[in-house]
Amino acid sequence: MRVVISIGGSVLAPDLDARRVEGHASVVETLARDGCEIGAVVGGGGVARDYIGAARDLGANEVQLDQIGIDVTRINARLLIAALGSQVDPKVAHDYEDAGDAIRRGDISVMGGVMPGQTTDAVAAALAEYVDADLLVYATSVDGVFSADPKSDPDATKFEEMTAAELVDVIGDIEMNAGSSAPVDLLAAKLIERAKMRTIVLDGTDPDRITPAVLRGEHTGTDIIPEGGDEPTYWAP
Ligand SMILES: Nc1ncnc2c1ncn2[C@@H]1O[C@H](COP(=O)(O)OP(=O)(O)O)[C@@H](O)[C@H]1O
Ligand SMILES: O=c1ccn([C@@H]2O[C@H](COP(=O)(O)OP(=O)(O)O)[C@@H](O)[C@H]2O)c(=O)[nH]1
Repeated sequence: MRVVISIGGSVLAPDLDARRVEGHASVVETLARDGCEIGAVVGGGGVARDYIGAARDLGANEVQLDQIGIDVTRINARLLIAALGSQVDPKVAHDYEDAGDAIRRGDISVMGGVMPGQTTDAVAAALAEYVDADLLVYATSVDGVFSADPKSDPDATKFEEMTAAELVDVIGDIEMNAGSSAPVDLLAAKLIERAKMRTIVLDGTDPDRITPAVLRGEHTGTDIIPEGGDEPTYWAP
């Protein structure tokens, strides 16, 4: 089974904590040992937002801020690589071909951002499509996609299941400034829709929630069901 796991900066690196990074690396290694081929894409987290905030105060434009964000995601990718064992490609992949080559060789590949105007959510969706992944998992700071931002709307309700077209509708109004927050960004949602990619959005604060979701489809987040896609298949016996 080929899986792309997007580890949001909010769960991997809200601040710098080696133990937290180790926890995520351990989950990725366990899945790889179980026979999964893995591409991991990591976000920028609190450090990226701090840098973006400071540079915005200094007058940087949004593309320059995105470039700062990308640099930080790649530093976080290096952290995850440092925590992974010998099965990882030691280079941060800067494009989908390099990541795809590493995955086909049997290595775990780790990416950060690639270009301004998007977030690592879109990188993960494009990588999943490029390597023809069976599953795309977003480990983020909220347990799924809600009808509105659950942090600001107490009446927001969670979708246990939704189509990619519904996902596009729900997140379409969220701002796309450098450093903005969304469970999945709009470009990612459109890529998921066109690739008919089976996708799970879940709370990855505790990385151990990722393993049962990947192996058995067990989670409490949101399943994004491809219209016209394949029936889910699970790896675990
Ligand atoms: N419709 C929504 N459903 C779920 N979360 C939402 C929604 N709209 C906004 N959010 C916000 O998106 C945030 C997740 O984005 P973020 O913290 O940037 O995660 P990541 O680091 O994984 O990219 C949540 O904290 C939540 O407040
Ligand atoms: O391909 C990319 C990936 C990231 N970013 C920038 O880097 C920031 C941090 O990345 P991301 O939002 O994925 O991190 P997270 O929300 O997971 O902390 C984003 O807000 C963008 O400004 C970008 O411009 N292009």
